[in-house]
Amino acid sequence: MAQADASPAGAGEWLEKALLSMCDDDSTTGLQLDPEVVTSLVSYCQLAPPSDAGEYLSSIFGHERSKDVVAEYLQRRGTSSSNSQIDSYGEPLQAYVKAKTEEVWSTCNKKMNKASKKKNGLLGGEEVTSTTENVHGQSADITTSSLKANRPKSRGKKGAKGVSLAETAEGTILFPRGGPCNCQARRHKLINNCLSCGKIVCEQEGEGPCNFCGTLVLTEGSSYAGLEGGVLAISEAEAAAQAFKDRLVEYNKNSALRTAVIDDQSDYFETEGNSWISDKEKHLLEKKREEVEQAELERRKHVIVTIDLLGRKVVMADNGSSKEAGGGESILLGSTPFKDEGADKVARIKPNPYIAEIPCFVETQSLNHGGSKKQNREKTEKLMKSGRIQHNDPVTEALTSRNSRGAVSDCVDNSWEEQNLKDDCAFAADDGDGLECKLETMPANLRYLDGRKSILKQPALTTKVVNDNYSYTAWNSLKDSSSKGNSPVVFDICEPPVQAEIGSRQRPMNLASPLLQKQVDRVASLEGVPGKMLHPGLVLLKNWLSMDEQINIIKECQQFGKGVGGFYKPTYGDGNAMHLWMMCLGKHWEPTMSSYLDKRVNYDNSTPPPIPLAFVSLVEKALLVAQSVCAKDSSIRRMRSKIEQEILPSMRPDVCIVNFYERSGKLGMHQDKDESSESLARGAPVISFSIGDTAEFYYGNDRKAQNSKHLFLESGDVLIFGGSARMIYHGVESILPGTAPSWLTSKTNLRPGRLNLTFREL
Ligand SMILES: O=C(O)CCC(=O)C(=O)O
Ligand SMILES: [Fe+2]
Repeated sequence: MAQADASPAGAGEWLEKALLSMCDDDSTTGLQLDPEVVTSLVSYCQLAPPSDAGEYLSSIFGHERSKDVVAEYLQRRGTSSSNSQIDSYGEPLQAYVKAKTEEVWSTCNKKMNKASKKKNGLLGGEEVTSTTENVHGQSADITTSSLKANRPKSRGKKGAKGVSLAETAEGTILFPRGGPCNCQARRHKLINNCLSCGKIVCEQEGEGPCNFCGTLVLTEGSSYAGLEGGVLAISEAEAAAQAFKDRLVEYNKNSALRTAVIDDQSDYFETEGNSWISDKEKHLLEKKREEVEQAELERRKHVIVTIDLLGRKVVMADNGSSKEAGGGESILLGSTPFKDEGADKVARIKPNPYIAEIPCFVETQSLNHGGSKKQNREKTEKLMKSGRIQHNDPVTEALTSRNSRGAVSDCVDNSWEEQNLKDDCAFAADDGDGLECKLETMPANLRYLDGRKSILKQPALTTKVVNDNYSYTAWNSLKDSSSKGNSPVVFDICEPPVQAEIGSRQRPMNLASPLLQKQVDRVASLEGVPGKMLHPGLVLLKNWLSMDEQINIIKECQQFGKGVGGFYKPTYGDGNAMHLWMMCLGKHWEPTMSSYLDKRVNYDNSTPPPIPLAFVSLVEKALLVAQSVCAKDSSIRRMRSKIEQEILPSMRPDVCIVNFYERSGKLGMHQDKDESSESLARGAPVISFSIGDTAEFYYGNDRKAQNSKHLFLESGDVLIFGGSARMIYHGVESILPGTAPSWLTSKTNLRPGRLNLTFREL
């Protein structure tokens, strides 16, 4: 047994024949296996370990029926069913000889025919190499020779290809198609999924009915069973849809091509990565680029920017374009550029729109620049062009225009100032051509200011005479050439309030505020009392100034304030500005030196206007009342023996300092001690008038705020401190906005704020 061909290949052949012969006999096996299937089974068995092959065969054909075949087969494989387990591991990989499908078919068919015809002969006296019992117990002896005779011719053919197991595992080998395969298209290529049961059909199984459910499984675009060519007639709509789909699919396929970006950068503009230029060219281009960059850098470094705060203008000029020529780019801040005016005008500075009276010309040096007439004129013209000269009124415009001599005299009011102007201007005597000559005829708007020349637009000098006792008009007609000081900024205390201020003025007072409540209480306590001595020598006359007096004082101060020696913002010696507007009448109080002078040397060298007589008489009256209050005051009855003069001496004012506190105005704790030592020693009182918004006034024996007493000075109040109270420390902590009487503001247009006049004897 098994001597004939015990090689593994021989075992396969034997097995195939044995199985075919088993299948031949339908009645015994009950199996009608296709020869191709048998071939596949054999192939599998040959590839599998002997034990697996044995089990496989037993499970297909039944143990009883196949045990002989299995035993024989295993023996031929060089193992027995008992040790097949061990052998299965020790067995080396077997070479497999692939059978040609067609040949297998034909050979099997022939063999089957032959087998059926010569069945008995097979079992005859030829050399029997193996005996198997079929499933039904019938023995089927298969001789080696008969097997050899039935062996397909191809097997012996030269050139039969040896296939390794590895190749088999990769699925590169296809067994005859149609047989079942469960590789799930992992070993063989995918045909498709069965649309009915979902089985994954591989190439091994091929197109056709699904091996599981019988539904037709086809590849895409299959021509299986003559389906190609469209057996089914499709409607026009379907054809159109199909065409549309194809078009879309095609469109999608080539969209990348259609949207391709042609990048010129690398071809034309890039130097480094440009593949079209040589290294030498690259080097040259790089050098050129650096040069251009360097030049641009240099150009940017030389930008001239002129920031003109007064004119609210920033002028930028590139290197090379001169400022005087106005060649730069100009940015006007908050004002409209003179777009359609001449080049000269474009270069000019727009006047500050926020100041009441706009200076037309401000020059920090004498216009006589120390050179020839021509040089001076050229320099002046440069100033004009660069905007140092403001052109916002016809007078100055005429002055600064070369041929406007006549126009000047036409539009200027020949006031007292004309003559003085001629006297004072260093260049006024120059009757040459150009500016100098014109300035000669320019009367009203030119001032000589402490070494500076200034042309100012003057407020109208027509003062409405409110009361003959008041003296601005008199002062106006009396002023002489010695008092030609002037302020470049004019502050009008009676300017119409801006809308926001009107609103706040009408705002009702917040009586819940503790400060105001205190004020209300205090006013109530003083009701009906004309005056009260708060301290020996310190008297408050409540609401003492009449309405007319307050109105007239305001109007008078307004006129003085706008005129020569009018309101200005003083600065202390340390450079800090005071939080108020100030002007002095009679004498100038100089804040840096803390002394009284004849001229406002710290500002515009102006001579202070005199104290109006009406003011003086009001001061005298108030003092008398205050003295009587002191005498009557019960708290000092014990001092009755002293004459009133000792409590509150008389005084005749030499100076009136007029302060205007805007909303944020205040004045620190101080003593009024710049008056003469005699005056101070005598206790000559300071008399203070309050008009407009209420002030929170504080006073005490020292500077310390915590020791000070507070007092609310309302419009019309007069405070007198003299005698032993002359040197009290005092100050204004705050202004209570919107507290001025409405009748006062409506009659005078007084700005929000407080007007205060302090009269002193020097
Ligand atoms: O404004 C006031 O009430 C005080 C003014 C004052 O103290 C001063 O001018 O010296
Ligand atoms: Fe004071």
